[in-house]
Amino acid sequence: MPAPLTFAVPKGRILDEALPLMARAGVVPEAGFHDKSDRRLAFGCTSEDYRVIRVRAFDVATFVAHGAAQVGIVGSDVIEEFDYSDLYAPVDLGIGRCRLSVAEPAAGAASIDGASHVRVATKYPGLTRQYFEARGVQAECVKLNGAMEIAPALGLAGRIVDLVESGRTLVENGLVETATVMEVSARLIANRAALKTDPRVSALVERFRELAA
Ligand SMILES: Nc1ncnc2c1ncn2[C@@H]1O[C@H](COP(=O)(O)OP(=O)(O)OP(=O)(O)O)[C@@H](O)[C@H]1O
Ligand SMILES: O=P(O)(O)OC[C@H]1O[C@H](OP(=O)(O)OP(=O)(O)O)[C@H](O)[C@@H]1O
Repeated sequence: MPAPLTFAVPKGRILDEALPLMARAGVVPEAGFHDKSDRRLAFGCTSEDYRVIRVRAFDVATFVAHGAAQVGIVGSDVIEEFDYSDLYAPVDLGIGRCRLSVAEPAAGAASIDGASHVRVATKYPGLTRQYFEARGVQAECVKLNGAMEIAPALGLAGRIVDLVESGRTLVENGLVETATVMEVSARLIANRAALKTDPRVSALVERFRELAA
């Protein structure tokens, strides 16, 4: 019996939408997975072919890119930010839909921004620099891991690049969306080497492809 395939999922909001899809593909974590008091990070599945690990969204991509997990589910924002060559993202699952946007204070951008230079608070420095560079603007990024929306009011940065779904978080923090960097949805990802060598990985990719069609 080969070792189980390791399937990495983010621990937050994508999970609720991902679990029914995973179940239809035959990946069903054991009961303890749903128990918030259970401190384990790896869980067996009803099929011995799989085990599921629950990690931070950015770490899902890292585990799969390095082959420590063979398969995973993660937002296209994370995939694009890392741009790992060993990561294959063949299936758009149509869940976790939102957009990555530039936003600034409704009252006008802070004076720390110049004509060809902006200071941006973001969890996505790679995508942010790329976006502004393509428009001839140099972006100095201040890396934050959450709550970006508070940064302009406190003078940390003139604008932010963050995820927007309903737009409520922006409005409630006095910000307006000024541009879309990319549309985002969750993808099934696989490690390229594992896809070539383990038929269970390609079979799983095909199953998800059929489910998403
Ligand atoms: N408001 C939103 N609406 C829809 N999808 C979102 C929203 N915010 C984030 N996402 C998607 O969900 C992903 C984050 O997934 P999730 O919240 O499950 O992970 P997490 O591990 O809890 O994240 P973190 O590491 O930020 O705590 C983002 O990368 C993005 O693709
Ligand atoms: O447009 P909205 O519908 O208001 O959604 C956008 C918010 O959702 C995400 O945060 P999340 O709730 O995941 O918390 P986080 O700051 O911990 O990432 C994102 O970072 C925004 O803050």
